Amino acid sequence: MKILKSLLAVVFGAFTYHSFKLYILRRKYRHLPGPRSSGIIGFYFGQYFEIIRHVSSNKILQQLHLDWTKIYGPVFAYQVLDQMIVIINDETAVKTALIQEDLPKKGVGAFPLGERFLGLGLLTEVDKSKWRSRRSLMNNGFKKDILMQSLDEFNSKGDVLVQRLSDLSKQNDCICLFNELNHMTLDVIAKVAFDLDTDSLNNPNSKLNYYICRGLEAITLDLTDPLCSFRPCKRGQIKLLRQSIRNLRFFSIESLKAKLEELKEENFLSRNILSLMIRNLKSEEDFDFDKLVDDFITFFVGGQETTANALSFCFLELGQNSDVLKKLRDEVDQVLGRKEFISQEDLARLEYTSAVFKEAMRKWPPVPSFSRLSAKECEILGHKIPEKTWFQMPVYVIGRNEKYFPNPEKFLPERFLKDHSFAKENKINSYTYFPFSLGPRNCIGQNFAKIEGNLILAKLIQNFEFELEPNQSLDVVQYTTLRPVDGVKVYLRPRF
Ligand code: HEM
Repeated sequence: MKILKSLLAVVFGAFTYHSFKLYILRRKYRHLPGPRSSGIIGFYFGQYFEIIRHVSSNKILQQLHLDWTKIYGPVFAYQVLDQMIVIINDETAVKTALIQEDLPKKGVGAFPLGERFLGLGLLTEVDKSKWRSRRSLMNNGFKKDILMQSLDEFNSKGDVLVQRLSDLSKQNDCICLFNELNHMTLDVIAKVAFDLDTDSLNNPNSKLNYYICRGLEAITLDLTDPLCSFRPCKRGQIKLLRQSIRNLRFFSIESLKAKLEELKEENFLSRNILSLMIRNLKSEEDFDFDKLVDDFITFFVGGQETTANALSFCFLELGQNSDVLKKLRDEVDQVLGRKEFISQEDLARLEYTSAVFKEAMRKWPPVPSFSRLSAKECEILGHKIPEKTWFQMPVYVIGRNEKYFPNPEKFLPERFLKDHSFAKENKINSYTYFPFSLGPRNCIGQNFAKIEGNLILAKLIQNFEFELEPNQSLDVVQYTTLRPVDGVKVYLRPRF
């Protein structure tokens, strides 16, 4: 009885403390506009259930942010359990957060569901000095001129994709383009970064691809449903996700060990990114195998889905905008004709192609938002923002802001053609278009993604006529990255 009484006292004490903390937190942010949560459930959970309802009905969280922006304005706050999140839909605030202040970030995806996934890799390292030395080690390998040396690898993976799609099109079935692109981007990053031949394009049930997808699912679950471990209906899913992450780590360790042995034999002279990284290590102590495994996984995760999604969105929009498709095809035919190898000079001339790729990422940014922590109190558009606030940098929301992108629902690559009258009249501000983020922690792989995206888009348009399957959903879903819900189903017809 005595034990029970003490236990109750502890639980009551903890509950009171938690309630008091929540009360203080809510008070700190109550001057900011935003959706209000009332009653006892609202007090403890904030907008948690509204978000769960929203995402369970196959809608993306970003759409809710966009709807809230229209009601509450460019700066607003909302509560999820014991955290307040502030959305800033404003260019000056973006510039300050990402460039001038270079605010610290959250290690989202480092240990989802308690498993080491991206760990202390480049994307999730939060310690600035450790991050800086690692980034400087890798920057070289991602420079445009270095990546251009791998143009034959980008081309040859593109040719494998064209051949596979050509074979599939003979069966007259509709093809899920996202799946094919996702396998292709995996093969490209494996080859260019690590000199690995994964050939997942011709082995669509590849385990590696499956594990990476489950890892991303684990991050999404962690983010959107922080209480998932307490929900019995989620137990099976969580077990599967955790096992997949462990399998991915095992696969990565084995692959890396084998690759390092090979590279050692040739004195790290290959020009792939892994070899370059090892050559740049200053001393033996810099070599941390666990972190290398984290980076190995990080590059697959950072470089695969994002680029595959961006390309899928291009086709989703091209299938609905025949005028844009015609202009794109005219350019590709004029620049490339029927030649197979796309050179650096060709890429430079594919201006409309590049504008299509950019516009797809404006309307459908693969990374629709990311967070930053404000270390000290600041003022944004006249609102006082308390210290230790988590900001969401709203790539999706700001890309659909009428003030910055007139007629935002329209797919209009001309926005990005610098000599076009529309682009001249509606100049795009670099702080309102940032699919690769901005500032020191911007995407290290952006040159990689642009080369791959433009080259593959041009190759597919050069080789195929296509039509969208008419009964599919054109909606999008968020699995950490944003992707088309039905994967862009198409009927393809080879042109030659
Ligand atoms: C269309 C394709 C891509 C998009 C939209 C994209 C977007 C982004 C964004 C928004 C960030 C910043 C995230 C944050 O601050 O939390 C980022 C970081 C990063 N990306 Fe990408 N990315 C793409 C392709 C790639 C590729 C191809 C690679 C690798 C080859 C890559 C590797 C990384 C890494 C390692 C980071 C962390 C950089 C750092 O913190 O120093 N990404 N990416």
